[in-house]
Amino acid sequence: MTAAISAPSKQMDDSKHGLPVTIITGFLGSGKTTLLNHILTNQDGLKTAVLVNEFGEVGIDNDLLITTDDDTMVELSNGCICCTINNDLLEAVYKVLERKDKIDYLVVETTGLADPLPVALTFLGTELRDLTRLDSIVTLVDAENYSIDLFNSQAAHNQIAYGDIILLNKTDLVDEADLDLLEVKVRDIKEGARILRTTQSQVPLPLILSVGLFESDKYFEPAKEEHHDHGHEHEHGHEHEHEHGHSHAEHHDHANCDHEHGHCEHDHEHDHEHEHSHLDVDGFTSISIVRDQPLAIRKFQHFLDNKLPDNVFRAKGILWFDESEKRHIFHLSGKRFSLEDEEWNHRPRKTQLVLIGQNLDHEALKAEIEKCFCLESKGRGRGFSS
Ligand SMILES: Nc1nc2c(ncn2[C@@H]2O[C@H](COP(=O)(O)OP(=O)(O)OP(=O)(O)O)[C@@H](O)[C@H]2O)c(=O)[nH]1
Repeated sequence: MTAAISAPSKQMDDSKHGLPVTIITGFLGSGKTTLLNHILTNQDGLKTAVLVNEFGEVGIDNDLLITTDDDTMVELSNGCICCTINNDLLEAVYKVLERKDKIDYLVVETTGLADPLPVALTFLGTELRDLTRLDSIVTLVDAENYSIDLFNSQAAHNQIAYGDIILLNKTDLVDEADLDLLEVKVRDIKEGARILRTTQSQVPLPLILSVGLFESDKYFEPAKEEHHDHGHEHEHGHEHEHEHGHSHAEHHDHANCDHEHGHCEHDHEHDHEHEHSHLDVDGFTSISIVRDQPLAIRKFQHFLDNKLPDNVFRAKGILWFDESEKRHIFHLSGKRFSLEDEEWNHRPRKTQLVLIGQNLDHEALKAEIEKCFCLESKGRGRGFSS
């Protein structure tokens, strides 16, 4: 996954210089994909490429994105979020830059558990520095579920600390007084933040794109920068001191990373079969399930009502129910879940489910989900094709 990337500078077209980039970050379920869809549906006249960096091995987010324009490029990169420079992301950005048809804007969605800094450094600490222009980091905050203490997550803290624009999203679920309190907490982490309140991540795009807010000098010292040479990313010594004096060195303390080869051993874990993901970030792990088999709707309902432990903080899925002709989009965020339906169209039917939480009992949860599957009853609900 992290093979060395050849510097494609020779074949790089000059017109691709300075591709503007916005990074969308925010904790699990805060509304990043919703914002991405809002951008893709409303950014008229611009060809926008989208990169999605997901936690959990089953990439569901790219299936949940609305691409109105067939040419919109959606790439999934699963780079190890503990690495300083995300090589998968780097590779994906090069692919965007090398495209023949000109891309006007790049939006990168980080995983909900990622510290946005390595993503920013992928643009600022490599050759991409000359080829892209980091415009802004937009941070989504789930106004209903937000609690730094609850998450005990450095990433959640840094998402706010590095956010140029912070969207307090899901304002429909909380009252004004709570929003005011939340705003105070956010300002505690990020003094002078540009804070906007949103529902369904609906924000006027000129407020978040091409705003030129990112102050790279603040996080990245040009004097110490050398062009990124694979395998040496941890030697750059980026001394970004932000308001909270959190030293970048903390991000580098990763026993599992093989720094010499610019390669992280976490990668090997990703190669394992789909249902085993034990990649641990701030105590969060994920369980991913993919099956060419439907769920029995009542069994799944029973699972949600009775067997889903509180420590599952986030779940999302594209669900195939034996009893239904529809493709069901499932979201759980905090204690709230939603199930929407749409057409399968020509997509193959399958069930994809990702659960993310702290201290999950993987075996027990998988066993419970297993019980929800049933054999496809061919005739039911589909009509008979004589
Ligand atoms: N009530 C309400 N629900 C929202 C709002 N914004 C997003 N949601 C819902 O919250 C759930 C999570 O939204 P996503 O956009 O998938 O969140 P995300 O940040 O991409 O989630 P991860 O991929 O887990 O990091 C979905 O069911 C959304 O429909 C909002 O303003 N109000």
